Amino acid sequence: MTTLRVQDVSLALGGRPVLSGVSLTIPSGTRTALVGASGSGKTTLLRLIAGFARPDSGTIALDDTVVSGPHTFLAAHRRGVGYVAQDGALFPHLTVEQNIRFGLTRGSRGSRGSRGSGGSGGSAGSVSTAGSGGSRSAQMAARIREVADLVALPSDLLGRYPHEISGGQQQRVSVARALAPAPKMIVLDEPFSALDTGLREQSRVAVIAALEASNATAVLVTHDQDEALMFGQQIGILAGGRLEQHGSPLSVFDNPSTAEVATFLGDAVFVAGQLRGTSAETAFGSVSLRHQNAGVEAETGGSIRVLLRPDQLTLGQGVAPNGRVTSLSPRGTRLHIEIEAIGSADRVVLTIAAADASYRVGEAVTVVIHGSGVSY
Ligand SMILES: Nc1ncnc2c1ncn2[C@@H]1O[C@H](COP(=O)(O)OP(=O)(O)OP(=O)(O)O)[C@@H](O)[C@H]1O
Repeated sequence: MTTLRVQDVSLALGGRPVLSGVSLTIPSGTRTALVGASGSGKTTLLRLIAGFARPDSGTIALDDTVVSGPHTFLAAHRRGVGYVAQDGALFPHLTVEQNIRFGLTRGSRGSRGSRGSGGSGGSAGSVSTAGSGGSRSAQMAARIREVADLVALPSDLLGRYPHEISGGQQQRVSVARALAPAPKMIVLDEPFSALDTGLREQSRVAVIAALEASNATAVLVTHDQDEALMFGQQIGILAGGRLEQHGSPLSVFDNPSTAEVATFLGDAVFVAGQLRGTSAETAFGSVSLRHQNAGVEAETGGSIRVLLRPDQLTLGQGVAPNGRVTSLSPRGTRLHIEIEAIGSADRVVLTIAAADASYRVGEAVTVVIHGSGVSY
């Protein structure tokens, strides 16, 4: 277990800033999900943490050891950070067992005493170097079975080659290989991106369980908002090389600091409004504001935008209409209904069960807002 501290890290590549002033602390033994648009710097940040690249400025520390700093740079193989690449990066000519064994022989030196902590400066991973070659080999075989179990990889797959197992199993082998030397920290770059929904869910659950069992501090990069919210005990959102926000999934989801962060973590509906103290008047009624973002503290009467989530909007009946249906678009079992406010150009899109829908374009309807919003 290790606490990661990234402090004011910046890096330019090809003359362009890729990361700017990123600071992030990841407590020991916890999982953080990093999300952000393509090109926002997620992979680059993982590479800096793993030691594959060096920041131009700032420091990265594992516990009290600075691994990247103005005068320090600890090479990747000496950091004890496991790395799971986006494509798994298994060796095609090695069996599953040999791939995992590679993690043990070339991986980081483990810090957990139960399996020994390796020889000083050696490359034997966390497997004890004491005793005969035979016992070392037996220890390795036991550790390989142990990590295969951790990621729910059946032992009969150990003798197969990567092309003889499924994509999800390959991803788990890649995670097992990274976990084998009991790294203090593990970084995973979209490890489930190639998988279809069912396999993805299974693999996520197996990998989370494996990380919990091994107590590793973990950072996962993902494009998938559900995955981020499920995996991360902390979530960080990168935008244009800056860490826009980080915190618990609930706090970031409920109080996103920018409209971009709001849309990254789920479907968002923005409604125009006028500020009235701690509420907003909108074309669809009054909404209380649970959070008002700094910089948009418009005076009472000032114009703001209010973030709502789609499930906060329903269509009411028997109340004065406040909108008119402008379009209907089927989405399988759901229906998206676009509604323009009466008396303003504000539009919202609601999602309802297609089976319940009897609406027509042009029809007057009443939009009801439930719960509170966030102002921008
Ligand atoms: N070696 C390099 N030289 C120049 N620019 C680079 C280099 N590596 C990355 N970049 C640029 O840095 C930016 C961040 O890249 P990075 O791969 O970290 O983004 P990302 O958020 O992981 O994107 P994606 O989600 O598409 O994987 C991109 O604009 C990329 O083109």
